[in-house]
Amino acid sequence: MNIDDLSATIAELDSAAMQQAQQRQEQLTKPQGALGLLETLSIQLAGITQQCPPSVQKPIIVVAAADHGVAEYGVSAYPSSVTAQMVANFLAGGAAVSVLARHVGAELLIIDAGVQTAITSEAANFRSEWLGAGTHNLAIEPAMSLAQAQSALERGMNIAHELADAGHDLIALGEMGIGNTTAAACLTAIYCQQPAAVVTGHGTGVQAEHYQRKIEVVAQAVARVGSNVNGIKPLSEVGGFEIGILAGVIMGAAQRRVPILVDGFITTAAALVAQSLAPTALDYCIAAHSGAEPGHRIALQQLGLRPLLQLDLRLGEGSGAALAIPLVQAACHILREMATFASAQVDTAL
Ligand SMILES: Cc1cc2ncn([C@H]3O[C@H](COP(=O)(O)O)[C@@H](O)[C@H]3O)c2cc1C
Ligand SMILES: O=C(O)c1cccnc1
Repeated sequence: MNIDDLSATIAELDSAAMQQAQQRQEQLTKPQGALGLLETLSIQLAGITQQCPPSVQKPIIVVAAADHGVAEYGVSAYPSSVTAQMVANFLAGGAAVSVLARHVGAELLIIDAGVQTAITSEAANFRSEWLGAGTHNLAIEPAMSLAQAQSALERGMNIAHELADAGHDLIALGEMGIGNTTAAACLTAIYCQQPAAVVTGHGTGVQAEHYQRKIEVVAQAVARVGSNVNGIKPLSEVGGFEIGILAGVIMGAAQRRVPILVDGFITTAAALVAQSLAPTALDYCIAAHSGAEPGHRIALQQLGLRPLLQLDLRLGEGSGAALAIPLVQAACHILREMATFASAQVDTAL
């Protein structure tokens, strides 16, 4: 993977298919523009898939899990051991995203990107892409080597290509990793040029002096790295293994013209990484929701993505992305199945 050439491997959206979708929206039996964001979404999906009407029939939620050395500084309300325990919960079908994946009829793929003690599982929906026993503490040293950052991106891209080969026509992103809102806050501070206090939220619920400490840790990490940093450096300095893999999934999916549903604060930080390496990849992204973390909103603005839902979620796992899958499918159904003014013999505007 030559990161300088990545953009060249991602095509622009198909403007002819988008124009066709736009024209069809104008003929459907509703006031012009009345289906709001669903109309915009249907046009984007046509451009992504080069199909009018587009369709989404085999969605998959990809949850990447990894640990974070910075958790040793007490930046999370929970211990790192929860990461592996939640992976077991995902595989057993008892986590929020497990329930929501079933609810919306999506497959769920769980990836060990670098949980402290590597996970072994024979489950068909488990995949090991283990990059290390969690990252180093990003407050004081690079979270990972440049080689690990590169490998994370490549693994993510390969995963996306395999999913596209298997016929998946929508990839929703999710993550699990105690401490990863700290990594996401650092990435957001760097890419959005915002102070630590503005992009740092409460994550799993850190309060009072622990929250102040978290802000200081983000400030310390950003000061350590400096503001003049680009390429894969931000990922290696303050990222996470799951974030790197998810950024790779975004770029790989864009290469294959597969739409991507971005979830919460952490997957949005992964989208910031992808944007900096391959700006055109963002054309293939859909923001599922805007959640409670202040940095999430800021990152979405930087990405130019308008979220579909606002539910005050602050869970991650892909929970918000899962909930948005039926909306993406609804946008496709509308374009495909609604009657036109002509076919239904409905009078057009005065
Ligand atoms: C039981 C449990 C389930 C979760 N599912 C997602 N997260 C979320 O919380 C973590 C990030 O927050 P922080 O940076 O404060 O650690 C991530 O694992 C994220 O996916 C969870 C957290 C917990 C405790
Ligand atoms: O916004 C998120 O996705 C989020 C917020 C808090 C904890 N974990 C994830």
